[in-house]
Amino acid sequence: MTAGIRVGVLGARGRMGQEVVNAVNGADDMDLVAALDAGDDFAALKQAQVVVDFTHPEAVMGNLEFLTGNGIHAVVGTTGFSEERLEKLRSWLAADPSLGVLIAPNFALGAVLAMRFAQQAARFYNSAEVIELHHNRKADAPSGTAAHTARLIGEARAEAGLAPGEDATTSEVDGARGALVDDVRVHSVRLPGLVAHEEILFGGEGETLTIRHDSLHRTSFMPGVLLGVRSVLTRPGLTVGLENILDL
Ligand SMILES: NC(=O)c1ccc[n+]([C@@H]2O[C@H](COP(=O)([O-])OP(=O)(O)OC[C@H]3O[C@@H](n4cnc5c(N)ncnc54)[C@H](O)[C@@H]3O)[C@@H](O)[C@H]2O)c1
Ligand SMILES: O=C(O)C1=N[C@H](C(=O)O)CCC1
Repeated sequence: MTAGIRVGVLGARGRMGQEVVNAVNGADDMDLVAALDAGDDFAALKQAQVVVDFTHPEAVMGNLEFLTGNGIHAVVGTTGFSEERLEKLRSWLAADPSLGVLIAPNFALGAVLAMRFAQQAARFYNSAEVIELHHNRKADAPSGTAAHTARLIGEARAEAGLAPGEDATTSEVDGARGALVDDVRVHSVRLPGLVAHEEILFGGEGETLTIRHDSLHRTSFMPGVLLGVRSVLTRPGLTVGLENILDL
């Protein structure tokens, strides 16, 4: 019998971490070697080839410093990555050119497709807004997915030479028009009962286009996470976004 990929999980007692532990245990080609949470001794992670991190934006950089410093590949779902953080991570990875880290703001296939569709649509519409809706236990706003979507729309607009559409708002209650991410308005809703949802709205001459994705259960993220674990071993360096692995 061939040995499976040795996988560790960080954030194993959290909402996502518990799903990842189940998914890894159910995968024929993987062996769970560590399932750790805050306060646990990280020594057991050294047995892992790949560690999956679903923790907290304030914890993830410390975790990645440990993993890259110990030659362990990482698949990261935790959100809160700025360009500055990515640069720091690249500098850690430069010390070991064989090591791979995959960061994906969203591992659900439909969410990745929705972002790609939005990127394709963006060059045809000056006006776009993003609404993301999540459960009320979420720490960060806007969601990593919405920030990534806005960035993609901003880049597509810039490539097409489009300016952001007109907005006549001159009087505004603070926050009523959402946050500006790369010149795209992003609105965050937090409600119990929700999991993870996003709408990308485009407006043009006499028409609108709405792209919507709903994660109804956290199992929706697991095929993407397992694909990430299998792929990261042969993808040295930093990869941001599952779209790069799905070859979209
Ligand atoms: N990329 C995706 O597809 C995706 C999907 C869902 C959630 N997320 C992100 O994943 C993260 C976790 O979400 P969640 O809903 O599971 O949160 P959660 O609060 O349910 O779980 C986080 C867990 O991490 C633990 N933790 C905190 N610091 C730690 C550390 N230093 N080491 C080990 N464990 C630590 C906490 O104790 C907790 O058990 C968030 O950033 C969220 O936005 C991403
Ligand atoms: O539940 C969360 O928290 C989620 N976070 C990610 C984000 O911020 O985009 C992905 C969806 C679920």
